[in-house]
Amino acid sequence: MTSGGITLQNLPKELPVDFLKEITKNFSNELLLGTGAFGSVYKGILNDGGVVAVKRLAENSPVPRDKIFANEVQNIMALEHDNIVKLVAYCREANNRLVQSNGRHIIAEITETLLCYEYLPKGSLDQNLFGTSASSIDWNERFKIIKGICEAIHFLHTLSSPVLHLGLKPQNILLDGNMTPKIADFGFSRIFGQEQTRMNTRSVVGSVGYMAPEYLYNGEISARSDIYSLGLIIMEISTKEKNSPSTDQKHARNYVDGVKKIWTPEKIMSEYPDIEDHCTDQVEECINIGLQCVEIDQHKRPTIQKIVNMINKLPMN
Ligand SMILES: Nc1ncnc2c1ncn2[C@@H]1O[C@H](COP(=O)(O)OP(=O)(O)OP(=O)(O)O)[C@@H](O)[C@H]1O
Repeated sequence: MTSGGITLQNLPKELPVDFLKEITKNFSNELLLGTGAFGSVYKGILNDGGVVAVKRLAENSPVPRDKIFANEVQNIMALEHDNIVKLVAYCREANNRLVQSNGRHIIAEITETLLCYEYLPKGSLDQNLFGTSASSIDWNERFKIIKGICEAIHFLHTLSSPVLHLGLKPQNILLDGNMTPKIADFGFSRIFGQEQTRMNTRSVVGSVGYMAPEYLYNGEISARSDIYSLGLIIMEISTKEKNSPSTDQKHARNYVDGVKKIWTPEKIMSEYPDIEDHCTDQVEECINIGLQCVEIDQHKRPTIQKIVNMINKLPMN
C-alpha cells in the first residue's frame, strides 16, 4: 500500500508499517512530536494534507507492547467521546531483518507496534498550562477544560463495563485547535465493575506524583484512583500552580497543603483580577472539588457523577 489515495476519511484501520514509514518520512526527527515512556510520537502527513499522530511503541516500554496494543485496540478504539482522543488505526508487523550482534550479522525478527491517533495541534495540557503560552489561557477556557476532562471520565466510569484510565496527568490530556481537552494514553487502563476494587497484578509504574496513595503503596485499583489524579489536575488548572509528576508523594501532599492554605477568596481575586463574580465562585468550587478528590481516605472522595453534578450546578456565563 502506498499513501496514494489514502485520506483521513478512508484510512484503513489496519496499516502496513511501510505506509507509516512513508507518511512519517521514515520516522524522521523533523516530524517528531515528542517522546514519552511508551515510545515516540510522529506527525504522519497524508497525501491530501490530512495529519495523524503516529506512536511507535518502544521495546523497553514500562508496560509490554502487546499489552498496550491490546488495551488500546480492543478496549479504546470503540470509544466515541468528544473528550477522548480517537485511535484511528494501528499496525503490528513482524519482519526479519539483518542485524549486528557481537560483531556477527544475524537474522532477527523485529516486531513493530504502532498506534495512529487523531492529531491534536495544540499538544498537551501540560505544555499549554506551564509552557511559554501558559498565561494566555483565561478562566473561561480553564473552566471549559475542567468540564471536558470531567465529562470524559464520567463517560469512562459509567460505561456498562467501566474503563479506569490509571495514568491521568496533564501530559496525557491533549488539546485540539479550539482548546477542547481530549484524554489520551490508555496504556495503563483497565476495564472492570464500577464498585469493584482490585489488587494490581503488575508492578505499579507511572507518574508517582499523580497516583492515589492506595494504588501506589498497596496496588489497590478502583475508580477512586482516577478521581485522585483528576483532583490534582483540577487544582493545577485552577491555581496555575504545577504539581510535580515524577517526585515522591510527599511533594504531592505539600502541593495539596499549599493549595488548601493559600487559595482563599482574596487570593482568587488577586490571581484572577478581571473575572466576574460568578466566575470567582467557579474557581472557588473547582479548587474545593480538587481538594475533595485528593482525600487520603479514598472513600471520602466524590464519585465522578457527584463531581459532574457539582460543576453543572455552577452559574454559567
Ligand atoms: N494525538 C496527538 N496529537 C498531537 N501530539 C501528540 C499526540 N499524542 C502525543 N503527542 C505529543 O507527543 C508527546 C509524547 O507523547 P507520549 O504519549 O508518547 O508521551 P507523554 O504522554 O508525554 O509521556 P508518557 O507516555 O511517558 O506518560 C506529547 O507530549 C505530545 O506533545
